Amino acid sequence: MRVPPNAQVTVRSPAKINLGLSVGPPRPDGFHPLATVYQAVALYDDVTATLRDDSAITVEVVGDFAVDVPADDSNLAVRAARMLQVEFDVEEGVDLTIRKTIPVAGGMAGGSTDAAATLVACNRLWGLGLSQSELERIAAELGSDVPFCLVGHTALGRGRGEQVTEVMSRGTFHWVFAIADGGLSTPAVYKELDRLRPLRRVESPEVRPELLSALLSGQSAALAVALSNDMQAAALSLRPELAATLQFGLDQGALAAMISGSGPTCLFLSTDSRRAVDLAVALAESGLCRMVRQAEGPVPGARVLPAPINR
Ligand SMILES: C[C@@](CO)(OP(=O)(O)O)[C@H](O)COP(=O)(O)OP(=O)(O)OC[C@H]1O[C@@H](n2ccc(N)nc2=O)[C@H](O)[C@@H]1O
Ligand SMILES: Nc1ncnc2c1ncn2[C@@H]1O[C@H](COP(=O)(O)OP(=O)(O)O)[C@@H](O)[C@H]1O
Repeated sequence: MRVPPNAQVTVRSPAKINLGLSVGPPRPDGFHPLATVYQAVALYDDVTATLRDDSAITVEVVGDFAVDVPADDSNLAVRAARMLQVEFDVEEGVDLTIRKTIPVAGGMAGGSTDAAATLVACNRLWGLGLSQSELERIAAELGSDVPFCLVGHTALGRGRGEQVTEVMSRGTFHWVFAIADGGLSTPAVYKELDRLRPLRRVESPEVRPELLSALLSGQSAALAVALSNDMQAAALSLRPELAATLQFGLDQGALAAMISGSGPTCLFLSTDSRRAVDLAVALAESGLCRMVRQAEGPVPGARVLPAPINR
């Protein structure tokens, strides 16, 4: 059922981290079966969608990492808008502006979250009236991480990561991110993982029960020892210098240090926000990374922002 369209909509969408990332052997289609626990963290991209009378779809990228993002039809946000436009015979177009705060190719699902934000924005802009589950179906076609970016909070990802179910989590966790110079290509890191373990019998992916109980307890110390990432060895093999960044964070008192998803962003768990600030300052002064960010999790997925009040 169509609903009245809006002229402009802004959607805020979070970065993700993987608290557990267990990767099975490659499937016949080349994708790897996953058992992952995602968490959405309070680092956001904002996507503003403005209605066009003609059918064109344009994109402009502004903000911290704008130069690293393609501003053409390969942009995941453009692909998301086009997918909706084609599937639902939409005659209007859209101008998209992405305000980028999430590192690009950093293992934090920046492109995926822009795609999720665009689905939510265009659904409203074009008055399509699609339900959350319809949006999740379309999201899965755009990329394995996109459905989670719609849902947010803390969730289990199965299949290639696109089958998402919410996981109970208590309290708030305090994260610090060391953003590296340059990115890592996700397919290249999966390939490196396969190269590193060709002769090993690779088990089916599983979520560690201690991770789920740590989340239920809300205790950072319990979470710290339950974190795991099968992709870490592959990311470190491609970017060995990241090991020094991880070790530096541990030496500075982080409860845990790990590569975020396929990397190269390094994530650190802190006991509280004060210690997170101290760690962020130390990392920034270390010269080991391009930039440092601090964020709490979990937070919700892609959400429409209230329209500004014009007086
Ligand atoms: C590794 C993870 C962990 O959450 O994310 P990042 O850390 O890069 O953000 C994801 O699996 C990335 O998901 P996403 O970036 O959406 O991947 P897709 O667009 O679906 O696929 C890009 C490519 O990654 C590889 N791929 C992706 C997912 C998967 N389960 N197995 C794979 O082998 C395939 O080579 C695929 O062609
Ligand atoms: N809107 C977008 N934001 C970021 N990257 C994008 C976007 N659209 C396409 N890309 C491309 O997707 C690749 C992966 O980016 P990103 O999603 O940020 O990384 P990751 O898969 O590590 O989480 C980048 O190299 C970039 O060229």
